[in-house]
Amino acid sequence: MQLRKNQTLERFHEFLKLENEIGNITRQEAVSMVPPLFLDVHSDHFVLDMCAAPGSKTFQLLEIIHQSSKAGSLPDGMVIANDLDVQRCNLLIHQTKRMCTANLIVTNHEAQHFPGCRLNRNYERMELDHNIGQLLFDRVLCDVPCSGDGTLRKAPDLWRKWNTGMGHGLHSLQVLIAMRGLSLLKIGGRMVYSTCSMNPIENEAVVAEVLRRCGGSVKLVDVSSELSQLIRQPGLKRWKIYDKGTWLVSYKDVPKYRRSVILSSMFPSGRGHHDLVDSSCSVDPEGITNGINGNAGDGVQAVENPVMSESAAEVCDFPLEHCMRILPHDQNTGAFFIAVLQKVSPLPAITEQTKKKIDEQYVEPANQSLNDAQVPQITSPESTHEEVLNAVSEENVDDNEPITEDLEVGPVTCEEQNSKETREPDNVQNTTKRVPGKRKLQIQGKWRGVDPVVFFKDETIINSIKDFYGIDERFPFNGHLVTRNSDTNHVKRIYYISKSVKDVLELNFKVGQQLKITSIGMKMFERQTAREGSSAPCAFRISSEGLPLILPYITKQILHASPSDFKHLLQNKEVKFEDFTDAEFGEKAANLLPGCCVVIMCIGKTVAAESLKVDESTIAIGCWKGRARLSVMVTAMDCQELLERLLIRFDTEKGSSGHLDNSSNDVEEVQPVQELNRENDDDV
Ligand SMILES: C[S@@+](CC[C@H](N)C(=O)[O-])C[C@H]1O[C@@H](n2cnc3c(N)ncnc32)[C@H](O)[C@@H]1O
Repeated sequence: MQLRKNQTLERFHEFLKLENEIGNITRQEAVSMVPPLFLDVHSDHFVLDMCAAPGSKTFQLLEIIHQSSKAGSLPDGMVIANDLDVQRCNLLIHQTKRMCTANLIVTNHEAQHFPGCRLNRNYERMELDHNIGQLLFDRVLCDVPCSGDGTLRKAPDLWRKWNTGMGHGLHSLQVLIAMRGLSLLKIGGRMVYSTCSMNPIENEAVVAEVLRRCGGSVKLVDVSSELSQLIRQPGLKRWKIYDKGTWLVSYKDVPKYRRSVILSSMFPSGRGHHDLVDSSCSVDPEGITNGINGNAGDGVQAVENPVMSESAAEVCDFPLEHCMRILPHDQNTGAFFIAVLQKVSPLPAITEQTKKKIDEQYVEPANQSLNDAQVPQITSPESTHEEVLNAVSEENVDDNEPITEDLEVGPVTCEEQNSKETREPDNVQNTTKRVPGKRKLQIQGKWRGVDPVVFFKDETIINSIKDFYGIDERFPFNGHLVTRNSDTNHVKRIYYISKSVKDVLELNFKVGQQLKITSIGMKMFERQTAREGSSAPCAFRISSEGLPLILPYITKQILHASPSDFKHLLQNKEVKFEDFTDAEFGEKAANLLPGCCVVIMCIGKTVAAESLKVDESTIAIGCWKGRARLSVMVTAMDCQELLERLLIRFDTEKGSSGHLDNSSNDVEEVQPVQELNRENDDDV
């Protein structure tokens, strides 16, 4: 409360909010940024973020992929950000939109059934010279749903809500998601498993079970030398399970009636009742095993685990000390668990016995309220073998599911979709279903209620855009444009995708559209719908998102403004040609074709226009050239932020800088033509 009353802090808060909305600053709990750092992502990597929403880690991954890209070029890598929850996917799309990336696909699947997108072998032999035959990833981030006790400091509600059942209910799902991630990982690839919980059942037990199932094909990486300044504790090697008022040391202690909930894989040895009867399961009565009471051997000080202070307990044979526990008091953060896994060889074939065991072990997660965790209702079990995993994922889809005629269909726009994960019969491809008396239902391949993704190939429109903006031939258009509307005559928005995303999309078409795509690439062109737009030679304007990428290739409809005229434009949003300080600039603006144009701000006071080179530091905005004036086509918020930055940078007109026009908080991209169409506008 006190903080809010402090005016300086209040202003700082406003600044943070604005910069966050614009995309210059991302606010994130520091510890939550750690897992992507251990992924060792390179700009050419294909990365899968399995449980990605609301997208803070996806944003980080994209930043890493893009960090060394030059203006006008895209990295070779890409990110697929997946989440089960469609609303949270939308949040992720909003967050990542600020990245202006063509290298992102957002999907909406149960991570444990993420599609394999694998071409059949014959196809593979024919086509594989230049194309990818299966969707495999160099890096997988497995930031699974968890009980969230690591966030207790910032979510005090959890003190009341958290109970041991939450972790018990999530363990199997976490194992399944991790296994699916490993099956989609390339050999040699790295996967990071993380939770914001300190519960060993959701952490070390999951890692141990995954290592057990993978039988040597996956190793737990010792990353103690990476990010050496990060204080972390080693993973636990032994723990007990608390259930119904009792501490359970071993699976044999679990009463029969609880065995569908408390699984053998939750215990350090991972051994079931039968295995334990005559086994020599390692027990560490003194608690002297590496990493429990002393130094873990890698310079990291181990702390005593409170639930382990009593006598005998099972000890896990895997090197779980390589897992990392980040504790709140170590460096004043939230708590996080991180394990880094590397796939060293193909996952082992599953035996019938193992599959049966896994089937028996799978329990539906309890219906509890979890932090960040949307517990899904999964009915089909998963197994360890990659092909079985693929088969399960693909089988999980009921291709014969009838279309429900009375399905309530909302207005399906290019960015909206129905949250129901349902599929159409296989023969339905990119069509628009007419439901009698209802609005049209978009269909993405097999996925009903999801906008289709269609390659945009309308040569007339593409050529009109190329001609109008004089887009250099070197800019790759072919196969890089997509729309979200199966009716290509009424396309409103055209999205741009990178080569890597294009490859994945082509593969997805070949495998029968297994991916349920919520968002793809970035908006590059948008149809100008207002009256004046229809009379412009080109119906499509360049979107703010797409401008930085295409800017180096634009040769027409481009103006270079002095800093003072640029500022004038931002401040007034629309300026008559004769009102620019630089008369030559006004004249050039007047001579442009009507429609969208780009205004680049020149550095320095003089306009050495044509010789200017576009690079990462170039500041440019989209404008609309009307009959008598230029109008800015940037959101009010972006205008304000850009103006503030410029005022600081050039320190022009001292004294006036503090008073920017904040009257409009409109966050949508401005449709200047609509403004121009207002009644008292002499321009129209
Ligand atoms: C811990 S949060 C992820 C946070 C995210 N990685 C970030 O950094 O912003 C877990 C996410 O998993 C999603 N989720 C829950 N069950 C899932 C499942 N079976 N498959 C995919 N996502 C799931 C939830 O909707 C939630 O967004």
